[in-house]
Amino acid sequence: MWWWWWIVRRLGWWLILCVAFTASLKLLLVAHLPPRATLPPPPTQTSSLSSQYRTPSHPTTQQPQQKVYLKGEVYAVRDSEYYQKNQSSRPGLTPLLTTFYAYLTVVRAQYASRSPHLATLTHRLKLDLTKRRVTDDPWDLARKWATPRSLVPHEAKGLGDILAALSTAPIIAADVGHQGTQLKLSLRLKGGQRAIFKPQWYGREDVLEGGVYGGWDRHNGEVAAFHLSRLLDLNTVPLTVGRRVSLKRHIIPVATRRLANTFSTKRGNGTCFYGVCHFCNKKTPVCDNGHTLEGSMTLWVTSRLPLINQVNPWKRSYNHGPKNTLVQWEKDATYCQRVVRVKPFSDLSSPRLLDLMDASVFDFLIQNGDRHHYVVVAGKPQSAIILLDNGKSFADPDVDHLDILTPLLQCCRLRQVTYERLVLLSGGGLSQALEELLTLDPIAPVLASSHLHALDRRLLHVLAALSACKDRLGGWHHVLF
Ligand SMILES: Nc1ncnc2c1ncn2[C@@H]1O[C@H](COP(=O)(O)OP(=O)(O)OP(=O)(O)O)[C@@H](O)[C@H]1O
Ligand SMILES: [Mn+2]
Repeated sequence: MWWWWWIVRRLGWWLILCVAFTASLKLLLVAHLPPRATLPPPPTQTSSLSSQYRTPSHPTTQQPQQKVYLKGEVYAVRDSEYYQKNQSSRPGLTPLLTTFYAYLTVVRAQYASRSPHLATLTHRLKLDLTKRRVTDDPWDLARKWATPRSLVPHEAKGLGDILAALSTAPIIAADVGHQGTQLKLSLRLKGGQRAIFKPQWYGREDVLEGGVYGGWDRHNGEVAAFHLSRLLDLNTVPLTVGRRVSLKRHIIPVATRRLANTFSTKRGNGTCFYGVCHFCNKKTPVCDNGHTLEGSMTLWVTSRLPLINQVNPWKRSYNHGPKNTLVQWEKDATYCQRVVRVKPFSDLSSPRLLDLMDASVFDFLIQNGDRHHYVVVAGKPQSAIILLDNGKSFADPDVDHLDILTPLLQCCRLRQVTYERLVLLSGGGLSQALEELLTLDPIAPVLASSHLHALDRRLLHVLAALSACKDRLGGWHHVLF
């Protein structure tokens, strides 16, 4: 039986050799894994608060992972022929998006849990809305609040009074909207306050498939944008609230002649008007439901802060012709380096570039691709960007136009506080917090839940873009300011 013993010993040796070989191969592979396969380390400059966000304590309530149909300049979680056909590929963006997408999976896992600290913020913001009888003169309080850097303070006791007045004060005069291309009303309220009314065109569940600045204005987007600006601690959207008005009883009796001339009665008793503006047309009036017309009421910014328009360096071409020539930012991924050489962006004491980055994040979240000009306070170099006009938002909850994020993708910089706020709102917290605030609005529900959840997805996209920036530039200290 010696030969039997010899075979067993040989087999044993082979087995030991195989095990040793597999183990060393594994070790070798692990050592050479690309760094992206590991979770990125936390940023070097984060405050104690933001490092606490990373402790998963609340389970996430995010939607289960959806199927992704497009992963280019448009990210779509619904199959759509329109976006398939109109998917563009611009050299100023393509290389940046390739890196961005490589980070998405890891970032999704990293920011999957909801912060336990979010409840404190939501509670404070809600209290500002629900507390009443703080002031006898809401218009005066709003005027006092307005500074070149913000329109509503951090702690805004009395906000509930101002918004209540904006949604209930008698309308004493109505005229066609001031400037711009969209249908709106310019209203004067009891006490002399001026406000802008943007009417409802769409239902909450309507999905607008198409271009990034297409369709009529979304009045509910204006309301949501105001509360989002507070959640992000930007506080630069003029105070906005939903309101239902009776065209017959509240508008026609106080309307100027030029506005009154655009009114008509629809068969079936509805009242309609088409106003005076670039896109205003007799054939496309907006009508009430026989009783009231829903809309957004935005407080006019005090004349103490005169506003001026500045051209956005990332303005679109708005060119629909066959020769769709690309503008500079669409052609050149290093375009930001040109922008920072020109005033006011070149001025190190100017907050303008970082304000523009905040605006880019804000617009990407609401999917407003129409900020061709940005608004600032005249004669105030330290002025914030006043985020006026957010009507071109929340068109398609299944689609994210990543080109709106171009300023951030190309410049790779953001305020530390904005980043920390985004982290605080991650893990599904943004939709929850915003929904809680919007529930208190007179036209609640302001946003369909599909749009609320889209905000969570887009927030993750911003965080992925920032993580990609951190690795591209060699650390958070090059990205966060
Ligand atoms: N709340 C406000 N306070 C002060 N000024 C305002 C306010 N809302 C609008 N304006 C002024 O009216 C202009 C037009 O308003 P808005 O941008 O909302 O209109 P629009 O028709 O949507 O414009 P566009 O066609 O450019 O998108 C603004 O550029 C600004 O100068
Ligand atoms: Mn507009």
